[in-house]
Amino acid sequence: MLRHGRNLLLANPSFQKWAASFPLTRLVAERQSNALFDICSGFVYSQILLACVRLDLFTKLAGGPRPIVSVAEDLDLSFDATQRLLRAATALKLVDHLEGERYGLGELGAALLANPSIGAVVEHHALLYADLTDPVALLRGDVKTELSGYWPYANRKPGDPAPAGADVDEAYAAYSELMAQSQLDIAEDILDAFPPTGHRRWLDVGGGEGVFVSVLAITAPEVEAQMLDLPQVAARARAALQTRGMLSRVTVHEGDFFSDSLPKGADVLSLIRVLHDHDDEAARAIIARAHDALEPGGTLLIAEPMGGGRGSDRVSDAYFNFYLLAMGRGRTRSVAEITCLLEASGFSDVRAVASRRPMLANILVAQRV
Ligand SMILES: C[S@@+](CC[C@H](N)C(=O)[O-])C[C@H]1O[C@@H](n2cnc3c(N)ncnc32)[C@H](O)[C@@H]1O
Repeated sequence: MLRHGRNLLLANPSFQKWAASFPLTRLVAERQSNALFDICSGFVYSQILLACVRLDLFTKLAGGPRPIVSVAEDLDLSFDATQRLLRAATALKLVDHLEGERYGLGELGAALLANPSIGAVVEHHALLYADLTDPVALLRGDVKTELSGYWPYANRKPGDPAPAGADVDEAYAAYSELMAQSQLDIAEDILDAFPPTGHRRWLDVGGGEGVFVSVLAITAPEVEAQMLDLPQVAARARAALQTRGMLSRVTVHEGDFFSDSLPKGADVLSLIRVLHDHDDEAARAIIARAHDALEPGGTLLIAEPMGGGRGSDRVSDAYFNFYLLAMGRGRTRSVAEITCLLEASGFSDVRAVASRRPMLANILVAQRV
């Protein structure tokens, strides 16, 4: 109530004018203006980053600081355009401006160079931003989005036949590669937070190209590592596991968690970045399959970005929620919402496990009753 009253006052233009001139409130008014400016300029910042990635600027600065002329020649841009880009990138800590008008890698540019998966995500965002051009039309469901084509399973209802064809195979390949690039960090975070030792068999459902099961098999060779995904993705997982020399150490099942039962016998079953792709009815169906597959006392582990409740988490409630809106299905849920879904489906003792990078994934575990 107090908060509501404060916000009404803040929305009043005469109050804003007074607050901006009164020394004690000026600082608060400035902080709010800066925060609002930051939100509205976010798109520009991300496009500057996209330009850097497309021009491969960070690789070009990796050998050491360079003068503008030399960078301009390499980027095939005019001197003025290069200077503009370098100054913008400096402001965003992507690049460092050094003495003698030379530019080198900034701390964020260096971090991006060390994590090529971030570059792939930056490039992928071109699709998302095209879909967000008219956010109100998107909210009304009036837009045929690019992202819904990118995720071929996004428009399928439970029980629909799997889409097929060369272009669908290409779509499976594109998203599976993108996911695989970021799955290594998540896999390590999960296995640090929930050590697999003492378990017998772990089934990763919606396991993508098998990065998680590979890390699991290396971390805990005594645990039988299994995964399941749609046939096209399972085939890609087998090929990727073969290349990594891991195929003999994991079992890859193919299946559809809406129309097929999940393999039984695992005492841990994980859903990593799977549930948020689905609306509540479908999420309940997936959890019910997990329940059928696990023995009483078995563990279900869910890892994905989760909201803080009451729309309070930037990454989950703002970013991922609009990403999923553009994808055409699913939503992020708070820990409390997922807990409700789990308890209603025969799981108990739901508890959060601290994750190193909750921005990538929060972790919940529950016991099958
Ligand atoms: C967002 S990706 C996450 C992949 C992986 N767990 C990760 O974190 O990188 C969702 C995964 O669920 C799989 N999937 C979607 N619908 C499925 C279905 N009906 N049956 C089985 N797997 C499905 C997708 O193919 C994809 O690999």
